[in-house]
Amino acid sequence: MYGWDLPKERVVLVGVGGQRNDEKASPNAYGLDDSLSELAQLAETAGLQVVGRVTQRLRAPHPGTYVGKGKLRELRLACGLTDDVAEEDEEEEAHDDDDDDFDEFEFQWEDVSEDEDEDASAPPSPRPPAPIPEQPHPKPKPRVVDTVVFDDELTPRQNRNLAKILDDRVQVCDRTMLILDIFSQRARTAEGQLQVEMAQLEYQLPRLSKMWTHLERQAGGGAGGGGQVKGMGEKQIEIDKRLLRDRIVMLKRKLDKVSTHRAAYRDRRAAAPIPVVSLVGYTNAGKSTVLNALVGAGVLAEDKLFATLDPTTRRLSLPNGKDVLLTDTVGFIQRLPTDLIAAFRATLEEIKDSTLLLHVVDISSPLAGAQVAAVEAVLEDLGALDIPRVTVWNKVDALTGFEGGVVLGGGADGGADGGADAGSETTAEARTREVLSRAAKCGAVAVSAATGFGVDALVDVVQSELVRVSLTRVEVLVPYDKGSVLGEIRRAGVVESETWREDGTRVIAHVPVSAARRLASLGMTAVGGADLGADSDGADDVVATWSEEDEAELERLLMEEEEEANT
Ligand SMILES: Nc1nc2c(ncn2[C@@H]2O[C@H](COP(=O)(O)OP(=O)(O)OP(=O)(O)O)[C@@H](O)[C@H]2O)c(=O)[nH]1
Ligand SMILES: [Mg+2]
Repeated sequence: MYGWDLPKERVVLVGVGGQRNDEKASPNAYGLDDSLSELAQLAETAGLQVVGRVTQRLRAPHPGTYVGKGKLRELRLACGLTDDVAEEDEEEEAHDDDDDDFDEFEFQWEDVSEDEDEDASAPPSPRPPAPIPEQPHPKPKPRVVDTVVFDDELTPRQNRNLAKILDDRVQVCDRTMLILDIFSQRARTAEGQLQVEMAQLEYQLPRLSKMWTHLERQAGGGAGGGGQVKGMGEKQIEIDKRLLRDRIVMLKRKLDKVSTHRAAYRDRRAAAPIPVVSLVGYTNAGKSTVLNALVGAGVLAEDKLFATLDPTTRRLSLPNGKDVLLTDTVGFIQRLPTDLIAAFRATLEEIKDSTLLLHVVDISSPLAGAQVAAVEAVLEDLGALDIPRVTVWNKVDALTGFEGGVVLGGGADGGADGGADAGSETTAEARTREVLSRAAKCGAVAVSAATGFGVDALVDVVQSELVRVSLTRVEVLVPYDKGSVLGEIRRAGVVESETWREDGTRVIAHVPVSAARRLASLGMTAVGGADLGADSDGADDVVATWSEEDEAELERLLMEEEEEANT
């Protein structure tokens, strides 16, 4: 363990956006303040200390410098750099109308609680104190700032300009770099580490080359003897780019190997037909906590973004005695860096092979709607939107007035109130009822993974969903005097064709295995189709039997994979 007592890097956050939270077009979108708060959470997760925020209302980030000119001055002040923005940057085009784009300057020091003597022992700032800023800008106190973090992925050009504007003394970082940094701190398996490094290199490559191009142009632009410097610059770009590319090729090769192995494992797993249920959702929604509540596993759950990076699989036994594999996955976030999705594609592919997805939503978050939309966007990107999905409203205990959730409906304790009617319900009961009915309307299951509320109901839903999605194709002959059976087939399944014959209706349909069994037990003649299992146990044999040998095989495979990953 290192670094826990080192001073934290101090950062200022910068965000732009068209709308503030209070005037958002839709409650299902991240406003400027929401997004910056999330960025602050990301910064804290990465181990940084947020000391200030700068926001600007702009329809879109300034193409050259992310924020406008006036705001840059403010930012330099905030960083304790002198007021004057050096000389006009050659790449900053004339944007005379810049300052008309925004109507509001805002800088805000974070309320950082720190003891006095920490301040006293802090090294003296190497930077000159900030001059008194001109009005109407606020007057920030000079303060040491190590890094400025921008709330979007900066283009190579913005990156370069901003580094210059901050005198190359205060570091420039952006949302993507921050997420990549968290991922690299958290990746545990060899595969995860390879994937993150790959994403980081892909991110650096265009920026590196552009940076050198910039130097090269500078050198070449000078009158006279620039030639030699230019030549060196060119050579350096080539070397650096080649090194990066070589490393990327090497990483790709390694990742391909891992993914071939994974595919082989998946194939073998598919051969043992045990359904895979994957937990997906926004980061910090409570996926790992739900997994723990379902299987009692000690999976790390933390109030941190991206606590889980490497997929964890556990076995869950359903009430009907069948098992499923439950997989916890990396959380999603709005504007997930594309390089990262690409690098993690192999891991995310697992989601695509699931029989069922449990989409865990932190329903206590005011941003639940926006987070659901963000998750659905990633699922669409992965081609996983058509996998059957159960929406799980988690953290219902954290809804105001919920008070831990009173379990309703059990008639057994109904008498305790002495025949209480709905009118004399407690607030908590009313709240529970309201949450449950809202969830039901949205086709969601309300749970609190923290208190265990609703977890049994969730298990039941998982079981019945698996039954529902495990349709089997049957061809049966329904005698005319058993018309109700026809109705039942239509209700429970999907009818492919119906033909009327002398002896009854010939139906080809896809029905749940349990319904197929019932048809067989009713003495309906099965014409081909799935094996309706004359075996006597009669249970809904949704999941093929999972034997001891299968178990041992899986364990062996998992271990093999882990060992491979560690070499
Ligand atoms: N109040 C409350 N808090 C919860 C509940 N479930 C999870 N949490 C908390 O929410 C935080 C995040 O939980 P995790 O299970 O780590 O969330 P996750 O979705 O796995 O997060 P990542 O792995 O970071 O994507 C933790 O501090 C949990 O204790 C719940 O039902 N109620
Ligand atoms: Mg997790």
